[in-house]
Amino acid sequence: MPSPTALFSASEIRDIERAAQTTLPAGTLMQRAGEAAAELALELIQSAGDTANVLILAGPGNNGGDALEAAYRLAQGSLEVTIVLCADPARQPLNARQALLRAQSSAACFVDTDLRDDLFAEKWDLVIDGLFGIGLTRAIDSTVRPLVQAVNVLACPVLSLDVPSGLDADTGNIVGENGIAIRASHTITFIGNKPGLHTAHGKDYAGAVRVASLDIDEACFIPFHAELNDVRLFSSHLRLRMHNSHKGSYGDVTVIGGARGMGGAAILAARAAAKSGAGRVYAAFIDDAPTHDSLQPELMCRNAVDHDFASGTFVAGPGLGISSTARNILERALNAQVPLVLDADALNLIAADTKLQTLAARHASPLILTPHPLEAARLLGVSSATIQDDRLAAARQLARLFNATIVLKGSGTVIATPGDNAVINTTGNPALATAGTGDVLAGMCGALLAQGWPEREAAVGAAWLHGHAADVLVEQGIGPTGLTASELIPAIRASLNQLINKNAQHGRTL
Ligand SMILES: NC(=O)C1=CN([C@@H]2O[C@H](COP(=O)(O)OP(=O)(O)OC[C@H]3O[C@@H](n4cnc5c(N)ncnc54)[C@H](O)[C@@H]3O)[C@@H](O)[C@H]2O)[C@@H](O)CC1
Ligand SMILES: Nc1ncnc2c1ncn2[C@@H]1O[C@H](COP(=O)(O)OP(=O)(O)O)[C@@H](O)[C@H]1O
Ligand SMILES: [K+]
Repeated sequence: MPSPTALFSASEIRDIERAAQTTLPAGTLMQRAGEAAAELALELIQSAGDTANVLILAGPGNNGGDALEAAYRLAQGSLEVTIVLCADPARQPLNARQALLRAQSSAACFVDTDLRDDLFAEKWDLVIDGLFGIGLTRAIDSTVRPLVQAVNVLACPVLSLDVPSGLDADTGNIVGENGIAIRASHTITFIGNKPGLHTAHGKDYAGAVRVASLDIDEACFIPFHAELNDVRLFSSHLRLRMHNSHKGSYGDVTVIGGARGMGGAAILAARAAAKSGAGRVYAAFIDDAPTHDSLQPELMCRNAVDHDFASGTFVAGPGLGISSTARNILERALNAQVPLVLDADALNLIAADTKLQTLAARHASPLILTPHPLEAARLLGVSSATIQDDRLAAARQLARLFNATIVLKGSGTVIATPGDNAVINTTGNPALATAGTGDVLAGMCGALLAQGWPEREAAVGAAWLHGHAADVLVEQGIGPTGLTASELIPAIRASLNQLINKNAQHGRTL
């Protein structure tokens, strides 16, 4: 069993499968997949009682085989199991054909796909989606499309096998132009977890994901190149403060931004840095600096041109604007060999200026870039749709290009560092889809760097805490609608302290 947070591409899953199959009787993995799926199905229909009505959709390939194996098992008891077979048995892969024979020998009832209207007039307690798995190569076509559309408006739970049919397991996008996919409430994914279930459209289509490793021998698992975010990835930096410490022990953060009309962005980033534990925080404004922040008077507000760039950690970009003053200040920050977080307009300025690109790529101190998809698109000279087509690939490409840690934001934020596994964040929700939350994230990255966290851990830890704080607030009814970036900041502080305390060993820092 690999790490529970490991993510595998479809081609890696096929390699593992091939290795496992050499030592197992034919059909074993499919039977195990069917068994695991049936087990979860029974959990999902528990409240419906022994006579629940289960509709099972089985496609033409091995995913359909998994569904037929699950059907065979579920039909052993008193459940009403109905199967829609969207396959020509003569063309099924051998194991799936065997599974079909078993399902045909059971009490399950097969219905014709043409009976669609009658079919969906019934009250189902659960739909199992075994139409397509990782073998889908083109958009779901017109024969199966109406079935998918009908399932997507049902109120009952929908359990997808391996991946929601129509979703790309690698990228979390819908397969093919004008494609369609099943919107599952639950997905049981086989052998290993898959990136596409957790980023782009993944979370909306896969629902709650469970991994069934099918008891595959550990030796068959190849090293993984991507993983889900987890506190373990940064827990060694969640340290209690030494009693004998002072503000200088926790670093200085300077936020560079806040051009006229966008002062709030710099303030949000600076407040987030202060509440994420930075010892001292400066807000360096491109245009006129306010004398102070009356809600957070401990921030030191000043004009960026007067600031000393020689030491400390810098967060450049929130509300920076793209004026020539902004550009020149950014160049100073890039030239200073200081830990640096680049966000928002700092990224836009760099995208438009080859000299700044070279400086960023040569920056010898820790460097974190926090683009949203459009900023990432500008940096790579492509469209934001191209970035979203493969978020992992885009983040990795940027990491290589800038030799930096990239935080590609959005649903399932991707963090990529050169030479290390890409990480997909697991926390957060659409409450964060509101102005200013990105400024908060940039400020947090700066604060963690200033406290000595390495760049990858700072990025991964900031993304996790940022999302977790939003999850806690939504649980309390503060969002998702109407959560503001300002409200996120104290919740981040609470999450950080909670994690540090949880991680402490008997009140000691180890
Ligand atoms: N091979 C194995 O040993 C195992 C495979 N497993 C399952 O097998 C799945 C992969 O199986 P397959 O490689 O057979 O692939 P799928 O079952 O995902 O789909 C492939 C089938 O769909 C057809 N197809 C592809 N795109 C189509 C489209 N747009 N419209 C109509 N038909 C289309 C292909 O011609 C092929 O018949 C996994 O996702 C998993 O569920 C599991 O049973 C574990 C073991
Ligand atoms: N649907 C979502 N699910 C999870 N996180 C989200 C979602 N939408 C936005 N976010 C997060 O909110 C933040 C928004 O940042 P950004 O787009 O830069 O906004 P701004 O520049 O207004 O601060 C990012 O951390 C992003 O990952
Ligand atoms: K499926």
